Amino acid sequence: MKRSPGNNLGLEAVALFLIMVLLLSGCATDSHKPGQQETQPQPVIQIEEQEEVASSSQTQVSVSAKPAQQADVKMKTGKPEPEAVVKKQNLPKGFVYLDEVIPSAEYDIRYYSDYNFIGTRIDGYNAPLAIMSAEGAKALKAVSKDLASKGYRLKIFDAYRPQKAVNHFVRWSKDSKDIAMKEIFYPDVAKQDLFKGYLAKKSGHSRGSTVDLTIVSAKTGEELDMGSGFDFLGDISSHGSKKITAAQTKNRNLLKNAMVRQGFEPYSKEWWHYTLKKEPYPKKYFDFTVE
Ligand SMILES: C[C@@H](N)C(=O)N[C@H](C)C(=O)O
Ligand SMILES: [Zn+2]
Repeated sequence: MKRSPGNNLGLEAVALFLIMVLLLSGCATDSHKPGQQETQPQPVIQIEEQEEVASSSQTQVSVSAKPAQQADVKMKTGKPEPEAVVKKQNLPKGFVYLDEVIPSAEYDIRYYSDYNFIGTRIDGYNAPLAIMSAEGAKALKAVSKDLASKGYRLKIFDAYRPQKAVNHFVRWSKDSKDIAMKEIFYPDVAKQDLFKGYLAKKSGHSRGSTVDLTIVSAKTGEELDMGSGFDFLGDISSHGSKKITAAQTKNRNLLKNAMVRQGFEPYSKEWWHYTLKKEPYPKKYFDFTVE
């Protein structure tokens, strides 16, 4: 087949184009030789690094934070950003939010979470907040100051507890099949016996001047070893238990003495539970929601 001049010109142009492509691609591979460092970071790599940091921190940080902020928070503090809590501010007269009176304390409101002896959020806890009578809060602030001078801070698990929460406990106790948290919180006590001392159908907490708490080191933030955890419903949690070490007894006594000095009364079966002796509402069981 004869080729026209026009065809020849076309072939030459294609050959020239191919040569140029080959030359250019040769230059590109040269700049990625092993061991050779790039002087300019590649934008693609930067994005991948950012995504990596953000996603690895996601499990540790509250869901309300955006990924980029999460990474930032983790790098600056090493701790996840606490969940933002909006207060309804409609407390009955005579009650206060504890975090406003004792901002130095830690708040781990277990009945708002599902890490408690039932395993779900408890009725009446719409926010992870601790509420108390003004008198109870004032006395607790004095406890906090006393312990601060010794290098400790308070950690609050529960304070005012609405009657509807107590009713939830009662309802749950009647379902013998629901023992999801037995191994962790009451391995040695039959569920139907929990109301024989470990739980109350009418609780001091609903009167507003009872608090469940422990002590943490101000330096490390670690809880003091009390020999059993909060809400471990069993023998070992009693004051004077022989099942714990001398150091654990000393820690329980540190809390007990500080609380008693400010007018609180301990509860024999639970080292973490204290009621203000001169409580302002000794006969009233409140039912307003924690929010
Ligand atoms: C459940 C525990 N935290 C508690 O507070 N127990 C006492 C007896 C109560 O229910 O008042
Ligand atoms: Zn209690």
